[in-house]
Amino acid sequence: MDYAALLTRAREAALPALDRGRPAGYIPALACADPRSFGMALATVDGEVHGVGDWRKPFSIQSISKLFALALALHHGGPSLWRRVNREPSGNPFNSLIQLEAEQGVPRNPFINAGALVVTDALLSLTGDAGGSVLDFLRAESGSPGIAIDGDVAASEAEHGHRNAALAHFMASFGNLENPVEEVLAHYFAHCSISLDCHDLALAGTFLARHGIRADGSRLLGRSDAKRVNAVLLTCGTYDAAGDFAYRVGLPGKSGVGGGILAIVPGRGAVCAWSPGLDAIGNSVGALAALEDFTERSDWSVF
Ligand SMILES: NC(=O)CC[C@H](N)C(=O)O
Repeated sequence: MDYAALLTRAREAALPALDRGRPAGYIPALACADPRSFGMALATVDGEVHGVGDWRKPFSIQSISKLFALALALHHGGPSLWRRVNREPSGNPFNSLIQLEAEQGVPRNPFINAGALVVTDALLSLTGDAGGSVLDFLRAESGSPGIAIDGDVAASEAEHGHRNAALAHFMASFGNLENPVEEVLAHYFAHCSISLDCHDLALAGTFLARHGIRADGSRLLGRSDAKRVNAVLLTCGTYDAAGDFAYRVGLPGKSGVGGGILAIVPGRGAVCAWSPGLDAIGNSVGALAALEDFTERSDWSVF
């Protein structure tokens, strides 16, 4: 398959959309990103990588980190995690408080903020360092030891993190956090603030395409758990736009307000597209357009 041509076409499809998006404003350190930036990379299960545009420019992965945190928490702690977080689409914004009260402090799924805070708390209990565990995993899978947490973004998130603090305190009041709220928040902000480029993020996603097998051949997740994580990504990975994402792209995927989207094609590989301009729901307009074009023109699909 001519991956270079497919990626070039996908970029062309995305370019007219870039002006329609706006960088995340509620985290000031992200607001100054250039909405004209666009990058895209695909990594095959064998570790072959192709890219286009700004595919080697690092960006803030934000909520894409939630998929790695979930996989690591399941690896270390097993299925008991599912007693503390559900796996239904939320149909609500990623930082909504309303549903949590109605559902007694048990978040709808691990990919909205409340769910990711619970996962971070579990990972912190299991490993002693949730942010560091995600960082180490990303370094190992991408083969890039220089990957780092962007301290300015983490500080900006913490300074403007009232809503995440509210979610965490609320869950603590229901007994659904094991560690002090401030610690859970610090680890959550740390893994959200990791900077990575499309090349490294696509490579890091390939363990899910290999049904749970890491780059070094060891197993992170059993085949069933890899299937389940992919399924939750498909139904919940793009918040209250998961239905539209499934319709347009048709792949398990996770978006972040840094403008990245990582999509998984089981058995084939992972694709990462990035452009900082977001739609009203918080998904990248350019990345979405590029992924839609890519899956329309290639056989990288689960359907
Ligand atoms: N959707 C996102 O990428 C949100 C992540 C961001 N760190 C937040 O907590 O709001």
